[in-house]
Amino acid sequence: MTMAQPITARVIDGRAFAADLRTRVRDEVARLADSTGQTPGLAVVLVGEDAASHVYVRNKVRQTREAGMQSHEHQLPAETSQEDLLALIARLNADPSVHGILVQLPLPAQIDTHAVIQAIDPAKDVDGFHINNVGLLGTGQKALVPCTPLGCLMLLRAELGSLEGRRALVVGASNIVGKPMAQLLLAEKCTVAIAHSRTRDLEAEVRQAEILIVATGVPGLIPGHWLRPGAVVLDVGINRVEREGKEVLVGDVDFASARKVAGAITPVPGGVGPMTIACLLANTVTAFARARGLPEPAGLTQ
Ligand SMILES: NC(=O)C1=CN([C@@H]2O[C@H](COP(=O)(O)OP(=O)(O)OC[C@H]3O[C@@H](n4cnc5c(N)ncnc54)[C@H](OP(=O)(O)O)[C@@H]3O)[C@@H](O)[C@H]2O)C=CC1
Ligand SMILES: Nc1nc(=O)c2c([nH]1)NC[C@@H]1CN(c3ccc(C(=O)N[C@@H](CCC(=O)O)C(=O)O)cc3)C=[N+]21
Ligand SMILES: [Mg+2]
Repeated sequence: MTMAQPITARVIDGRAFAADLRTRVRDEVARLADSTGQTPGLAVVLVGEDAASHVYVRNKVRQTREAGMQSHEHQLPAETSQEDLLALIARLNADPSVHGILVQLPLPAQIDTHAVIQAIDPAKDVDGFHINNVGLLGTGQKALVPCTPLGCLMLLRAELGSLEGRRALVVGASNIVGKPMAQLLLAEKCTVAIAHSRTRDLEAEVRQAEILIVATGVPGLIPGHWLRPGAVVLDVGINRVEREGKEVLVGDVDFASARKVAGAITPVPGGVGPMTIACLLANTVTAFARARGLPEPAGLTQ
């Protein structure tokens, strides 16, 4: 008797990829320190008490130091005024030992997020959120590229080689993940669609995708039976949910069912998340090299 064998997806090891990228960043930092006598510096600004943000920021600080770079940490109280935050950004913009600035989002309600992002020197905008960088990416010019989409692109290239001509679907249209992800895939010559909360038939869109990137914040939104068999699935979602009385982290894709249909898939945790932080370090090195007019370190950006 013959039975249809379910495909079992390759599980993409984002932690291992990120560790490899951080090694290349560390080597680059050492080389730059030899040639310039200076090391890249990253300033991370955190406003308020959000517990998850504190965890990410701690990880960023530790990994920045492990890569041989300077970490400048600024923790401000939740009631910080916009004026005070803008004054700090002005100081960081003017500080020659700071090459990258990250303001952790979301910001408290009294602060105008767009105004804060636009106040960052675009050359130090290692998140790639400033409209100058958004515009450069959208017009095919050299930009600082948002870390999560950049990490996803690196994983896709490692998995697939050329992305040319492939049908890609990005689920989620945020400024920090979905939209820049779609721009990067377009630049790779994918055929790109973007789905969002008003997409009429998400299942039908998902079924077409050879490359599927999901960033919605809706736990388990995509079940395995929606997928095109063999698809490469990158799950950006980070959701804290309760399972059997314990708090666990899950993605936006139902991993257990999806791994039986996909060709390759990232887990949560251990998939896209670690690549985001590694790409932040890579962007800081890129910003440092550009600020000094040095040749671009290879393999650290788009
Ligand atoms: N791994 C990592 O490194 C990172 C992970 N994240 C995680 O990724 C997720 C998304 O983050 P972010 O992009 O900031 O989220 P946002 O909340 O800014 O955007 C969510 C997007 O998903 C869409 N969406 C919401 N519900 C649905 C639905 N039912 N069907 C289809 N689309 C839907 C929204 O549509 P609409 O536009 O219509 O509102 C919106 O475009 C979160 O879980 C976040 O924690 C974020 C950054 C980095
Ligand atoms: N200005 C700004 N830039 C950001 O890039 C930014 C931000 N604000 N605000 C919040 C989101 C979210 N984000 C994550 C980064 C790493 C992990 C990560 O490393 N996750 C681990 C798990 C971590 C855990 O256990 O909580 C993993 O997926 O394996 C997750 C999420 C960056 N963001
Ligand atoms: Mg980012």
